[in-house]
Amino acid sequence: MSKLAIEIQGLRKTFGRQVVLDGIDLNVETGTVFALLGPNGAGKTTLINLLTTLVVPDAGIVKVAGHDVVKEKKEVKRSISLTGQFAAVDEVLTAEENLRMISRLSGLSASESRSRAAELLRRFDLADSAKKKVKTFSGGMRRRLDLANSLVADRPILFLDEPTTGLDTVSRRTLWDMILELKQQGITIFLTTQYLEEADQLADRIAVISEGRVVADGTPEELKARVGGEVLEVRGTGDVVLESIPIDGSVRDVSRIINELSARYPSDTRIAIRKPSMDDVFVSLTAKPKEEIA
Ligand SMILES: Nc1ncnc2c1ncn2[C@@H]1O[C@H](COP(=O)(O)OP(=O)(O)OP(=O)(O)O)[C@@H](O)[C@H]1O
Repeated sequence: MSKLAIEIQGLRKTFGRQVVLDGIDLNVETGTVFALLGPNGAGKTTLINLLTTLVVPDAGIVKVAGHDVVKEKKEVKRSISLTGQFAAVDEVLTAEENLRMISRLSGLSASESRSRAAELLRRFDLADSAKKKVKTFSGGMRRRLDLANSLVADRPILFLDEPTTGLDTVSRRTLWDMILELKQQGITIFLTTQYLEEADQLADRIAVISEGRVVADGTPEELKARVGGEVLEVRGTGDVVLESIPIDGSVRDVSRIINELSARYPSDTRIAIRKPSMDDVFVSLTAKPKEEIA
């Protein structure tokens, strides 16, 4: 595959009078993890639907694995797999039956399907639950099975629409490890997420979309650098942040600020110095309250 797994130029999509994507330009390099962030309704799922040929663009050039999503739909479909927002597994079947069914549907023989299912169950830590019906599974197990299902066919590009929404912290971290393992195998991963930490932990590059446009595109570090340097926080009871003061990181600057603070706060007041977080990036770029996206 060429250096770019995904190329998007001047992409526009409207639904009726609503302009959802208003001139999107993005590139995703082969073998990397790319995270798309944006507030609710920003058009993240629409962009995934366009890239996976489920929706047709109004204007612009969109290429996936070097193929045009409009003119070479079949070739695009052969290069991708998609895990949507809602687990697409059959509840009344066991984990193994689900995987074998998908394997058969994707053209593998009965014995190939059996060994593919066994391999995927092992890889996604589901071997002990292989014979259990999916309706008895936890949310994390379902997501892992869903991810396994989308890997039945060996495809170089994987789309994940909010892969960990609703999962607890442990299941989320397990899934992150699995996503990073897929990247190590050379798979390009394009994911959308509402969790800023997820993008920060997983992605080589992040794009933030807001009101139909890309408002930032870069590595997590580049995006954090855009919102400024370190801040000194003054913390009160219950770790509540009382003040956030930008600093330049020098002894001179920090000691001046601490002198000022010691005149205003009791001497046991806690302070902390922290780097900007993805939360700071998101809030500064989209100007929407954080509660809306978390
Ligand atoms: N098929 C459709 N017909 C009409 N409007 C649509 C259609 N699909 C999406 N929209 C509208 O496009 C906008 C973007 O929706 P989309 O689902 O892409 O956003 P999102 O960023 O994925 O949001 P969320 O984070 O809530 O999943 C929304 O206002 C939605 O109502």
